[in-house]
Amino acid sequence: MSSTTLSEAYRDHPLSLHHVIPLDFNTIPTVPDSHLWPPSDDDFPSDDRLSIPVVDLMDPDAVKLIGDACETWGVFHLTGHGIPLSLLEHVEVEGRQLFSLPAEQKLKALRSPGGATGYGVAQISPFFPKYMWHEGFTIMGSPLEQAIQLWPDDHKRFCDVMDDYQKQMKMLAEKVISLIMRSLEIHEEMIRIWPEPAGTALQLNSYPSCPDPNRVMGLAPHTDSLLLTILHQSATTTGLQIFKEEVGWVLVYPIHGALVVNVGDLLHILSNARFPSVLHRAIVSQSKHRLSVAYFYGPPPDFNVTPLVKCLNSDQMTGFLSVTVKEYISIKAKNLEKALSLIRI
Ligand SMILES: C=C1C[C@]23C[C@@]1(O)CC[C@H]2[C@@]12CCC[C@@](C)(C(=O)O1)[C@H]2[C@@H]3C(=O)O
Ligand SMILES: O=C(O)CCC(=O)C(=O)O
Ligand SMILES: [Fe+2]
Repeated sequence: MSSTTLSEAYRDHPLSLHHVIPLDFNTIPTVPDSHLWPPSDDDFPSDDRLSIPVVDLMDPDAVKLIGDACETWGVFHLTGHGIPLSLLEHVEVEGRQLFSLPAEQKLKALRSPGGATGYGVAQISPFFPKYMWHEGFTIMGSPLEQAIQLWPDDHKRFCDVMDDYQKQMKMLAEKVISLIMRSLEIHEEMIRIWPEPAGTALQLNSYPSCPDPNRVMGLAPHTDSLLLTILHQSATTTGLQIFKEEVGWVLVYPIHGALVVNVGDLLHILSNARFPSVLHRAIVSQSKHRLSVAYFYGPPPDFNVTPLVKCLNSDQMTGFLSVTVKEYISIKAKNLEKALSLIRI
């Protein structure tokens, strides 16, 4: 049986070119109207003392702590994860080097309108009336093809760092998912419920400093589509905010060396909404260029996602239609935040 790759699953939803090319942020002195966002109703400041849970992967209670964090917040800081600090630093250095290239150089690795990988604006851009103060670079598997365009003679270090990072993130994502499954009392032998190859992607996000940061949006509010996202955010600037019901937008202050793990839509479905996918966004700074690196992990595109029996209510009611990963990506590409409600029963 031929299997679909994640980049093929995204290929069916081409974007028009003006929804791919970012602004040349280096040459723009003021914010153009195309990037000026109207104030939004939910922008009131939330309690600054509130913060997402911090879980140490080595904690003997990690299973319960992670389960509780996924249930109440849908996001947590992960420490004790074993990813070398030097690797986190290297991935950030390589990312900064990429985004500091001149615009015409970056455009050589532009994502094609029907493609999933390369340089460009966020894939969710067409759903919003204004552009974001953001440029991204998406990698699925080897970044070699694009890296050669960017640095014809000098791409090895970039590729090696991105390959190493993706390998380590995959192992970490699988470890965290196995703990999440255990928190649902799913036995060890049942934990690997999908085959290889997993559907994974690495997204480098760049948020240039902005002369008018309160009137732009770094990354518009969204939930991530796959099972789980592991985010490294640069320690020098805040930017990530998560939306908590009855509280509002909560800033996620970077903790040196910690990673941010958040629940995505497929885990929302698999857990029958016990672990809700978390709405989040990124704001930008007036003086600092912020970088984040997001690793997305999910089952293979042909895998059928359906609520786990362990997560059904006492009346055995399932809350969601069963969909393949590929079908869900397609529903999300057409409906964005309405996607989950469209498959709710
Ligand atoms: C696997 C993926 C998740 C993602 C779309 C992508 O193909 C690669 C980029 C990811 C990203 C990063 C920025 C926010 C986001 C919503 C987007 O537009 O592109 C996510 C996508 C997602 O989780 O749906
Ligand atoms: O930059 C951030 O903090 C958020 C990035 C993000 O949400 C994403 O890549 O999906
Ligand atoms: Fe996200």
